[in-house]
Amino acid sequence: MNRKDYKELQRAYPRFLYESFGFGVEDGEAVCRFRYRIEGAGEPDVVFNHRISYGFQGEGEELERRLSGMEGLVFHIGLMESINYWKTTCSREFRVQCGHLSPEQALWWKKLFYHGLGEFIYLNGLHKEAGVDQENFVEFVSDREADVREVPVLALSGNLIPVGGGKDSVVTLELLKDRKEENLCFVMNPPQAAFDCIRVAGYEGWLLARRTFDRKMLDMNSQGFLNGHVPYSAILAWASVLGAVLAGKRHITLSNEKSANEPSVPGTDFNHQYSKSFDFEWDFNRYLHRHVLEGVEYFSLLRRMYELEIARRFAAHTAYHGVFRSCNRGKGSNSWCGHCPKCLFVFIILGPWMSLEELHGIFGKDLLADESLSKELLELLGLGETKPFECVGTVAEVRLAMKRLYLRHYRDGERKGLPALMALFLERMELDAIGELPGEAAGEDLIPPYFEELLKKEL
Ligand SMILES: CC(=O)N[C@H]1[C@@H](OP(=O)(O)OP(=O)(O)OC[C@H]2O[C@@H](n3ccc(=O)[nH]c3=O)[C@H](O)[C@@H]2O)O[C@H](CO)[C@@H](O)[C@@H]1O[C@H](C)C(=O)N[C@@H](C)C(=O)N[C@@H](CCC(=O)O)C(=O)O
Ligand SMILES: Nc1ncnc2c1ncn2[C@@H]1O[C@H](COP(=O)(O)OP(=O)(O)OP(=O)(O)O)[C@@H](O)[C@H]1O
Repeated sequence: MNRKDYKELQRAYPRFLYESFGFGVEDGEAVCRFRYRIEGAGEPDVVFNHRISYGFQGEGEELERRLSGMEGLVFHIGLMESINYWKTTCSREFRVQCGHLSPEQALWWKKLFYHGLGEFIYLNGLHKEAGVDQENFVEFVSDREADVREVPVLALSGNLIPVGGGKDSVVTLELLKDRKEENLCFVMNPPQAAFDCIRVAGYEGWLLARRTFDRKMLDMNSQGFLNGHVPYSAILAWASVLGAVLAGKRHITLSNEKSANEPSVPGTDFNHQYSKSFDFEWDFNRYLHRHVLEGVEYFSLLRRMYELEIARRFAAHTAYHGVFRSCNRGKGSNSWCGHCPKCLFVFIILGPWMSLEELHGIFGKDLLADESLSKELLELLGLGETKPFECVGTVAEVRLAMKRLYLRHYRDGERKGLPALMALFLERMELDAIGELPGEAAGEDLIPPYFEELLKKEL
C-alpha cells in the first residue's frame, strides 16, 4: 500500500477542527470525551471521537468534586490527543472551535507539533519532499474569545509516579520507596510489565487511565494516510496532570533521563525522545502554570542521570529483573523481542553492571552473539546515519557501556571467545578514545527542593 502524497492530502483536507470536549463521572470513573473533524475539499469530512477514562484501583476518590473547574485542563488534554488524528492528513489549518489559544499559546503548540512529530517528519521525508519546517507545518486558529477565568491554584500533596514497566520507572519507584504513603502509581494503557513492577514495588493500588481511539484512524493507516510516531510522553504529560488532580497529588515524578536530550539524527533537531527531553519538560511546566493550573509540578526525578547510571541502579534491584520489559515491539506479548535496537540497547547498558549469566537470563540469550543486529549496534555507536528511533541512550554512553562490558566480562573476565558484536565493536572503535561521560549541566532539571535531601542521600 502506497503512502498518500503529503501535498495532495493538504489540498484534499485543508482544515482540521477541534470541535468539542466534555467530561464527567460515568460508572465510578472520570471520563473525558473529544470530538474532531477533518474537513474535506471535494472529499467527505472525517469525524473522530476519542475518549480517556480514569479509574482507581484499590481506593475510592471524590471524582465529581475534583473534576469541577477542570474545563481548561480537559480542553488541553483534547488538544494534545488531537495530534493522533491530525497526523493522518497534516491539514495546514488547525481550527480550535471549543476554546481559545492566545498567540503565545498557539506558538507553543506549533513548537510541540513540529518537534513532537520530528521522527514522523523525518521518516516520511516531509522536510525534503515538502520543505516542512516549524514555521509552515501547522497554523493554529481559534474561534472563541479569550477566556477571562483565572488559572486555578490547587493545594495538593504527594507523588504520582507514572510507571511504564521498564527499568527507568523502577529506579524512581525504588528511590521513593520510603514514602509509600505519599505515592500513587499511574499507568496509561499499560503493558503487563507495568502492573508487575508496581506489585514488586509493594503497591496494591494504582490509577489507571485508558485511551480509546476512534477506529477510523486505524482504518486510515491501512489506506495510506500519513502515519508515524507521535510524542507519546507529551500525551502522557497532559493525561497525567488530570490524574494528579483526581488523585490529589502535587508531584508528577517522571523517569526521563538526561540521555533523552540527544537528537536521533545527528546535527538536527529530529529526536524520537523530544517529549522526554528537558526542553519539553521546561516548556510544559511553564505552559501548565501560566495557562492551565498551578499546584501540580511535572518533572523527572532521574533527569540528572544518564541511562548508564540508571542501569547501574536498576541492576541492584534484582526483584524486578524477571518482570520488567523495555521492548516496545514485545509490549503486547509481555516479552523481549530480542531483535530490535531497544532490546540490544538495554542489553548493552545493563552489561557492565551484572554477570553474563544474569544478563542472558533476562533476554533468554546473548544478544551480542547475534550478527543480524550489526546494523543496530553501529547505529547505537553513532556509526550509522541516525541513532535508532527508540528510547536509547547517547552515543557516548553506548560506547562507554560496550567498553566496560568488554573490560568486565571479556578482557579481565573468564570469557575467552568474543561474541560477534563485541568483535565488531573492537574492530570499529578505539578503546582508549572512549572517555567518561560529561558531568552535570547546571539548571537542567526541575526537581523540587522537597526531593533534594533524598537525592543527596541516594545519589
Ligand atoms: C507499542 C508501540 O511502540 N507502538 C508504536 C507503533 O505502533 P503500532 O502501529 O505498531 O501499534 P499500536 O501502538 O497499537 O498503534 C496503532 C496505531 O495507532 C496510532 N496511535 C497509537 C498510539 C498513540 O498514542 N497514537 C496513535 O496515533 C498509530 O497510528 C499506530 O500506528 O508504531 C507507531 C508509529 O511509529 C507508534 O506511534 C506507536 O507508538 C505508540 C504511540 C506508543 O504507545 N508508543 C510508546 C510505547 C512509545 O513509543 N514511547 C516512546 C517514549 C518516547 C516518546 O515519548 O515518544 C518510546 O518508548 O520509545
Ligand atoms: N504506559 C505508561 N503509563 C504510565 N507511564 C508510562 C507509560 N509508559 C511510559 N511511562 C513513563 O514515561 C517515562 C518514560 O518512559 P520510558 O519507556 O523511557 O521508561 P521506562 O518504561 O521506565 O524504562 P525503559 O527505558 O526501560 O523502557 C517513564 O517515567 C515511564 O514510567
